[in-house]
Amino acid sequence: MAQASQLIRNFSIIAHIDHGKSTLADRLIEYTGALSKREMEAQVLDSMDLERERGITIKLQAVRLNYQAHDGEIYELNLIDTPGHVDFTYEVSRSLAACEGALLVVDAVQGIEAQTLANVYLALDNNLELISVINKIDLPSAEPERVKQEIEDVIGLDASEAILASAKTGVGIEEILERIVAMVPPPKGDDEAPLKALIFDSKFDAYKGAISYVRIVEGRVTKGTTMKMMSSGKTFEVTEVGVFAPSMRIVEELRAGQVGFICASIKNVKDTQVGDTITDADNPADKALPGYRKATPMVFCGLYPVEASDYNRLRDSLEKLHLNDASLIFEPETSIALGFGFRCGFLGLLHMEIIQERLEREYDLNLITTAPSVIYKVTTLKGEVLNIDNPSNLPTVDQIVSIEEPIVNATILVPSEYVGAIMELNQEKRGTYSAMDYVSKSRVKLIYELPLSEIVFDYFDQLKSRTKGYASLDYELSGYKETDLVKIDVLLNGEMVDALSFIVHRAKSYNRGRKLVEKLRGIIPRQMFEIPIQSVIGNKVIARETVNAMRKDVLSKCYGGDISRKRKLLEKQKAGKKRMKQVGSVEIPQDAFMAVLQIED
Ligand SMILES: Nc1nc2c(ncn2[C@@H]2O[C@H](COP(=O)(O)OP(=O)(O)OP(=O)(O)O)[C@@H](O)[C@H]2O)c(=O)[nH]1
Repeated sequence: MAQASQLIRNFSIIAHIDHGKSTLADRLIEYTGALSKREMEAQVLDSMDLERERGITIKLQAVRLNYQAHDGEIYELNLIDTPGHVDFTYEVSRSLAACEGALLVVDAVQGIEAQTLANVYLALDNNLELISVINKIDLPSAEPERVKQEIEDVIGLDASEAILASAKTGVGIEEILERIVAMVPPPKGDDEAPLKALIFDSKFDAYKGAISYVRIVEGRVTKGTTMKMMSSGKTFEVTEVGVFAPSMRIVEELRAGQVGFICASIKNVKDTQVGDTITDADNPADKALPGYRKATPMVFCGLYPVEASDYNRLRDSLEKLHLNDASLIFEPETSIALGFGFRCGFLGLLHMEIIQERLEREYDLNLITTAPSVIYKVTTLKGEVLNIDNPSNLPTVDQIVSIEEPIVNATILVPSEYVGAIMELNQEKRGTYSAMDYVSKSRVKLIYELPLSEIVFDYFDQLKSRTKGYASLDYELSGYKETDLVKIDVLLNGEMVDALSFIVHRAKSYNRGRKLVEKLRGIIPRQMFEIPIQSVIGNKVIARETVNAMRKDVLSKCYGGDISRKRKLLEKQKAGKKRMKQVGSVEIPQDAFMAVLQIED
């Protein structure tokens, strides 16, 4: 048996958002000379513009570092980046599965957060060797001893050997590299066994097609190999294999233990799904690697062009984004109020915001977005089970036997003085208490079951504002549960606006219906006539408000007839109107479609 090289180490970095993962990765790249300082663009691993701007990692990537250790050997260290957000937990689990070890990076001021904890569990599930790194020790408020204690108490890792580092000043970088070489086990796979390559990411390239980012677990792959996707059975001929050094470099062969990429003129990233196993069609492995599942969107919303003539452009843009992101799904949808658009499915709220922003920014589209919804499972009198991702498609009450909603298992980490506030919030959000643990003297871990729809609603904002930003949250889908839900519709000037309909628990329906019309009254601009706003359940009106008639005369501010000023004001008014949609006789601004998210219980 030809063992994978003893000089390879595959590792990843686990860290909460802002604890310094990208900065640390930069330092490691710089230290090992994979890039000279001059070549190095700030934060190589976060390559997308939007990522850099938001300061978060969305798409994972990999980089190979060559490091000459103190023992004199030159090691091949493959750093596999992971996205740092709860929406992408499955992707994180697959990139961790491609490694033998991980750096657990914890901010010396902030301590452990919920997301870190969730990813540590994923790493432990994958039997990874964990190396604790306490980062930002250069900060005057750093408390490394407290954080060490937290690592021991919360995670149960021996933190006495934790490396004290500063990704900013470079302290501890060499120690980290040495520790990786010493502690992370070399890969185990057999070079001569049938090929098994784990896809941990994929990317679309206009020239090369869909590129699979892989960890070779067993066997070898070269140009000319007929590769087979084990989930679908589809085969492709390999045109190139290579490594990330950190830019893509073609090599002869990738073999067991290595990390790199495979190109095979694949037209669609759908055929290179994260978690799938690539094998050799001529000498196939008998079993795929464990853990594959299809990415399932959890949050849906409608996207409509403000100008109907932009419809085709919106479709083309969604198709382009989909090329690189198989987890974004969309299908045409019509709304009586908004016309032709698309129902889009996302992994979570952040994923949704990113796509919206890219459509508007990179594709220059002006969009109306409807409030996000989850998927409800509705059993009808006819015995059908419908998956409803758009509230306006909910059958009428007399057709419904039951409605089930998605439930998540949520972990919240918070300083102990906020426990009361969190319990109160979770109560309001229909949460069911499961467990509570002290993770250190002053911090508590709470576990709750919560309806996903409540999280989509305004949970994050509430959590942050009620704990002054100190709480962190992680959740995963745990199942579906039958609930007493109703649909609220909104009538404007007597006409139903389907895009404003939403589904809510019956006990909250009156309150939310009333608050929504109050909110809409403030958002819908006054017009020449009076506009009644009503919220209804079935035929029953539960609340009503009126937008009084009045024409807002913007020119009244123009004293003295200064024409340039007048033009400016008119232009300003025109620009302000852009994000409005004429629905029947009423103009509705974008804000109105999100108003339901802004009401408090
Ligand atoms: N003082 C100090 N600041 C640091 C250190 N490491 C990172 N930072 C700063 O902390 C902030 C967050 O660092 P990032 O590296 O972007 O954090 P990240 O964990 O990669 O964040 P995501 O990409 O969202 O996962 C940046 O402003 C860094 O400059 C450190 O050792 N000391």
